[in-house]
Amino acid sequence: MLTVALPKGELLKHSIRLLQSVGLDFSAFLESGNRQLQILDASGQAKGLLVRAQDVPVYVEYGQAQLGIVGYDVLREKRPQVAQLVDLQFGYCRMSVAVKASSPYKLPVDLPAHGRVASKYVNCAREYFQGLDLPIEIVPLYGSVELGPITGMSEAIVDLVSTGRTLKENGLVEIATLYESTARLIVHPLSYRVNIGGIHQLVEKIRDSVLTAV
Ligand SMILES: Nc1ncnc2c1ncn2[C@@H]1O[C@H](COP(=O)(O)OP(=O)(O)OP(=O)(O)O)[C@@H](O)[C@H]1O
Ligand SMILES: O=P(O)(O)OC[C@H]1O[C@H](OP(=O)(O)OP(=O)(O)O)[C@H](O)[C@@H]1O
Repeated sequence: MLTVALPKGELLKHSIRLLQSVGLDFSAFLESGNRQLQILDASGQAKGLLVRAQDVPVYVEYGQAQLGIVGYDVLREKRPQVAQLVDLQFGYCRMSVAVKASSPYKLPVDLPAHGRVASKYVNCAREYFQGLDLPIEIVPLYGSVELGPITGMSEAIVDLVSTGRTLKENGLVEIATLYESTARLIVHPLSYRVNIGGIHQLVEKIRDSVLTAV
């Protein structure tokens, strides 16, 4: 039986809708009051694991799930040993550098050498500033990173922007985009190579469903 790792949070509803379109029903994960982290799909064909978005590639890399749905941002940050097979076209956001609207920094290269940048995405941030040859201290945070510049702890942040509302409501502006992100279908490479549990057919169904939805 195939196991699918599903991300809690922002991508969950859309992921469940996509899997429903190919005959796998994990909608029980959306029922309020349901605390189960592992369920069988309604037809008994597959198992679903409900995990934190950043942990989806871990389950797939270790082969406990043969398939997973995760943001491209997480794949860029963690660089797991998984195969990225389909761009699912939902969960659009971009990884951006942002500063206080009132700050003098109009571009990342304007930031002071040895200045600080707060981020949940420390590897993406480090790689980006190294590429600019700018010695920046990355301050790792787990959330609400917008508070970095607001409190004066950092000059800038590297974070996801979707609608831009969070930045606006906190007096911040984007000054650069590192990359754009959407949800991706990832698979455990060995399981895919040996077509375990008919994984090829399921991936093709998902690919078709995405193409039809666009
Ligand atoms: N505001 C957003 N709009 C659209 N997609 C987003 C947004 N924020 C994040 N995403 C996408 O959804 C994924 C999961 O984000 P979510 O906010 O649910 O979890 P998280 O904050 O990264 O994880 P956790 O809550 O476990 O710390 C992200 O990796 C990204 O691909
Ligand atoms: O551009 P917007 O549509 O406003 O979305 C962007 C916000 O969404 C994410 O936060 P999340 O909700 O994951 O909370 P977090 O602070 O815990 O990361 C991201 O970190 C931004 O704060």
